[in-house]
Amino acid sequence: MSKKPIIVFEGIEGTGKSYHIDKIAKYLKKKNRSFIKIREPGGNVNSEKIRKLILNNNSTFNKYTDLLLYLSARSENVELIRKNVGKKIILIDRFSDSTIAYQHYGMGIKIEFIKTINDFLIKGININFTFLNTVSQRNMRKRLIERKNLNRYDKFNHNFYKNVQRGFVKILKKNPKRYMHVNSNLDIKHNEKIILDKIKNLI
Ligand SMILES: Nc1ncnc2c1ncn2[C@@H]1O[C@H](COP(=O)(O)OP(=O)(O)OP(=O)(O)O)[C@@H](O)[C@H]1O
Ligand SMILES: Cc1cn([C@H]2C[C@H](O)[C@@H](COP(=O)(O)O)O2)c(=O)[nH]c1=O
Repeated sequence: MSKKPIIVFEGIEGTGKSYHIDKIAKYLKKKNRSFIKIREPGGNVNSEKIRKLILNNNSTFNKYTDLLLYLSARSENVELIRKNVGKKIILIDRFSDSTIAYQHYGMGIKIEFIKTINDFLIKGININFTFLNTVSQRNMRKRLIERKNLNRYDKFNHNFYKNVQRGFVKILKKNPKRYMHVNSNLDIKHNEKIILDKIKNLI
């Protein structure tokens, strides 16, 4: 019987999460497999409103407000996820690991505080597999420069992204079987193939 896992794509800016998730979505469509695709923050009307607020270049929220807004955006997604668990494949562009990586490892908010609220919100939702995409600072900068618009979270300093990416790797190391480390400094087509091979295995 085919499986319908929840699959998350994580990583700092410009690691190719959106690129790879779109490729997988195209593959699933071609194969007539039912799936939903969500991005965080965002993914539905209310959550997209919150996304605009957080990432707007004129916003000046403090780190706790940001955390609570990211969690609010997630809160607006959990119902949709719960409704589809086991019925459709669920692809998510960023989820809880991003909150731990950015708000704890990047911004220094206590991990227990984040986990208390997050675990309450996502109770019963288990991520089956995560692709963690990493990138060198040089390639990340090169890819960001090519973008027409940069948002508020695309503009942190070198150290911030270094800490966030290290944080992601620490999270992976706690549970390595549930993750695949994708080195996005390597050829994009090579990575596309290894991700697709793993997806075929997961579904
Ligand atoms: N080896 C590579 N792996 C991934 N992306 C690459 C690679 N080489 C070039 N790119 C380009 O880098 C860009 C990555 O952008 P993409 O939006 O997919 O990243 P992202 O991780 O979703 O970023 P963000 O979190 O900032 O939204 C794409 O335009 C992609 O074509
Ligand atoms: C879910 C989540 C996201 N973030 C950050 C990560 C990125 O900088 C932006 C989202 O932009 P993208 O273009 O969709 O990658 O938000 C965060 O700090 N905390 C979170 O929980």
